[in-house]
Amino acid sequence: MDIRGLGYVTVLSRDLAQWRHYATDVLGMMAVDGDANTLLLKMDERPYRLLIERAERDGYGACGWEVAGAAAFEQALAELEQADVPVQRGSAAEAAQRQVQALARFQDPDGNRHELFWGPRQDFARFISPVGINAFVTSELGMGHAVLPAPNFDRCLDFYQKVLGFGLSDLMKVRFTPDPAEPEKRIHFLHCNNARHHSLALFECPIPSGCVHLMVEVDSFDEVGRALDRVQAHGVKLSATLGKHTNDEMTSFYMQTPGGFDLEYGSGGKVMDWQRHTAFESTVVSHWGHDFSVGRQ
Ligand SMILES: Cc1ccc(O)c(O)c1CC[C@@H]1C(=O)CC[C@]2(C)C(=O)CC[C@@H]12
Ligand SMILES: [Fe+2]
Repeated sequence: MDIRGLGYVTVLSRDLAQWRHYATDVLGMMAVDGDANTLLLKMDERPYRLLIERAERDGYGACGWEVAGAAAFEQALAELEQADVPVQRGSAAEAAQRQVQALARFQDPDGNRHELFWGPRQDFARFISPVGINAFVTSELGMGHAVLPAPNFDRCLDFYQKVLGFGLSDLMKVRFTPDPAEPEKRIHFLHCNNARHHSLALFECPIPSGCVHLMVEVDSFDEVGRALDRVQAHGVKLSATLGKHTNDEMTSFYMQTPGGFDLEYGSGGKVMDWQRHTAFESTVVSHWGHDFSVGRQ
């Protein structure tokens, strides 16, 4: 399967107004009204990259994975069916709501929801950030990354690599207590067919909100610092301090969202050449910073 990037992410919400405030005043995204039950958050030349849907609960909705065109879309659906993965084709109305030519829905072995689509509508309306951000880093790299829970780790890993065609970028094993009897939890970082270090990561742990975190990238380090100022000004809870990751070299911080999952806000992520890459295991999360204990206080 030839997935080109993470096109969009959908989020479930009981309170669209709360998301509108958070996304515009803290993240610096543009709010665009969809229908009465949808809030579109614009980050670039597309009408939206985050789609907030009114629901009975707050949490992760789905990742929207982009393929190149109609033939790649049909090929992908055939490969999912061949792997005995139930796939539902979206209706014309659903495609219109997502502003794509066609979409389909499926789940991974742990029930994480995904959508596959081709042909996003691009309005080419300028991205004008309400807080003066120049640009989010998207386009050929996709909208960012998602880290999803995968308690059924081996089955999930197999599914993403063998069925969806993701490649392993690198991996980590983390232990939250010094107790050596406690089993290590794996995090595998996966890439699709673009130069972003990872568009998806799997974490061997159940997560109630359905998502560990989403990551968005801005085009300068100063924008990360300015976002940290807004986090403080609006009383948003930090989940990890500023730090620089070892694997993708992203300088970022983590905060809580109204979705009950975290959002990583970063800049300077490594642009990968997969031809020259070999997967490794990192034994440290970061070169410096990223104190996750602030989130547990
Ligand atoms: C290690 C790492 C590299 C690149 C990233 O974009 C990234 O998010 C991470 C951190 C992954 C991971 C997490 O998301 C949940 C909380 C985790 C398990 C920790 O407590 C340490 C590593 C964290
Ligand atoms: Fe991340």
